[in-house]
Amino acid sequence: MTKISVEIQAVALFPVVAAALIDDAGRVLVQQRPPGKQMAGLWEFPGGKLEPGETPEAALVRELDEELGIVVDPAALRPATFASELLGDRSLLLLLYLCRSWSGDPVALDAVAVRWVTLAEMRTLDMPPADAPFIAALERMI
Ligand SMILES: Nc1nc2c([nH]c(=O)n2[C@H]2C[C@H](O)[C@@H](COP(=O)(O)OP(=O)(O)OP(=O)(O)O)O2)c(=O)[nH]1
Repeated sequence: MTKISVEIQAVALFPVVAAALIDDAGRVLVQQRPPGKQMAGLWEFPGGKLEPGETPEAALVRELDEELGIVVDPAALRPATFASELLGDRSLLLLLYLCRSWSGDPVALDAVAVRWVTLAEMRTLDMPPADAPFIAALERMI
């Protein structure tokens, strides 16, 4: 009988929530990560880390307010897909939500810039590796 041994490496789970804000033309908002941060210059979906005790939806509502100055009803957040990626000794679990309604005009409060892009345009942007499968998923959902 063949014995299979599996090495289990301890990692810290690192949950992050992000939103694909979709406008009436079907474009999606992306923002550019600021200098000095990990993955500086890359385009990403707005969002961020969960704070202790927060639900994913509450964290995303807070991040969208802090980063873009918009108000989102948690009921407007639709779970879309997720990505799982090892970042050093951390296990990034990136949860993507769709959001089609909010109050206010998104502005770059934290990022270098924000842009509304078609999914074809998104394919040409430099994005974090974990985000790559999100574009195909959005093509099926938008
Ligand atoms: N917001 C967001 N983060 C992403 C995406 N793709 C991706 O790999 N990430 C990663 C980058 C970061 O490691 C993490 C998000 O954390 P964050 O933006 O709150 O944290 P940070 O380290 O940039 O900033 P800080 O809060 O420590 O100041 O998730 C994405 O599309 N949107």
